[in-house]
Amino acid sequence: MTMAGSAPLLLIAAGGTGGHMFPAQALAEAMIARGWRVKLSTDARGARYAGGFPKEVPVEEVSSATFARGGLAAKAAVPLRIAGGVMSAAMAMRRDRPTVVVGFGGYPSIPALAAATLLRLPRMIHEQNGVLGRVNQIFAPRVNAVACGTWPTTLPEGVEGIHTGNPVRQAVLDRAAAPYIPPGDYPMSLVVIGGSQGARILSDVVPAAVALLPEGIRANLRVAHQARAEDLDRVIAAYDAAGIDADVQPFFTDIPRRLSEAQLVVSRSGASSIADISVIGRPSILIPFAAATADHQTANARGLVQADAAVLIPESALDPAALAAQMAAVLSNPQAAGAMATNALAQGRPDATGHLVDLVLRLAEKRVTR
Ligand SMILES: CC(=O)N[C@H]1[C@@H](OP(=O)(O)OP(=O)(O)OC[C@H]2O[C@@H](n3ccc(=O)[nH]c3=O)[C@H](O)[C@@H]2O)O[C@H](CO)[C@@H](O)[C@@H]1O
Repeated sequence: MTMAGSAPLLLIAAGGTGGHMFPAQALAEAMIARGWRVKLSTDARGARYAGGFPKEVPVEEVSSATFARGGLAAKAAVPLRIAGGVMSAAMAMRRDRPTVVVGFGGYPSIPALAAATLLRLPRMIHEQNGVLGRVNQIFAPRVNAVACGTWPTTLPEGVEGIHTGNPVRQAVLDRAAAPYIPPGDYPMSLVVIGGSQGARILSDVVPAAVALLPEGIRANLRVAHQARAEDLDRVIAAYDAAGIDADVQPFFTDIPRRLSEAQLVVSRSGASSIADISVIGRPSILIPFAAATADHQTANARGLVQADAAVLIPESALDPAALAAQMAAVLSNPQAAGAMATNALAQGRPDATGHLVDLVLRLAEKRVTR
């Protein structure tokens, strides 16, 4: 037997968007560093997102499909495509038996998780959002552990979750628990983030809300606002008209630094944004994307809101006056803002990757028996 052959094998089942792939990559890197072999099981579409994985990770392409896309003929072929994927995943597992299988959601993760279930291999899933995605929903009762990126996560009856957190970038970790400077009579920073695509509704409402703030706050305020490229001009014009010093860009590459320097954050509640805000520990006003599947952004915000670290404004209640009132409440009360920052930090899981590694090792040693 070769050295490589004797090393334990982690099979990662993931696919689709960066949201599923990023935590999978973080775990792959950590397990390779521990001397494990890692393989990625995904479909042709998922394979296109595999570029960020360490080069030592081979991709096992299996066929999979979703009912959520395509015409009638494509939908009719879904069961057959998945069955084919399960067969080839099971055959690959017989050739090289994984020590542990971890699914990160997305339909390309179905074949490997189904095959691991049939072969009774130690297996777990990781869910990034506060509501299980469709595939994780199916497998949650059939795996040995359910790792949750967001806390609390709504789980099926009888299923217990383990709060591992969502892995965050090194630049975020470098700012973890950076001291918070509460609002006061000096330059203050408001950071506005709309997620990886930006958010039109924030472009419409935030500049108008800032314009309504009491003069004492407004005069000290600097704004960094991430807006969609097509909205840049009018957002800049709106801040200009209100006499506000604003830096408006389609994407800030230095958001960890900006978050650490912020007195207040106004944000969508995508899973990674919530993880970043928690790990760095800042007060926030969260406006969940109302059209997100199963309203998962509201679920993502729940932990911070329940911990008194954030205020939630649903899109249906969002207008400049409502937002201005909430911003003023935080920015005029250093003590409350400081408590929110501390409470946010308590929700953070800076060592999310370490928690995931630990779960994999426990599964490998069969210390998780569910
Ligand atoms: C619209 C939508 O359906 N979004 C989903 C998408 O999130 P989406 O990718 O939009 O948002 P996330 O919050 O998960 O990630 C955004 C990341 O980009 C960073 N950032 C943002 C702005 C910026 O200027 N610079 C920057 O670096 C944030 O700090 C964060 O780390 O996948 C997530 C994970 O499944 C879901 O929770 C979200 O609901």
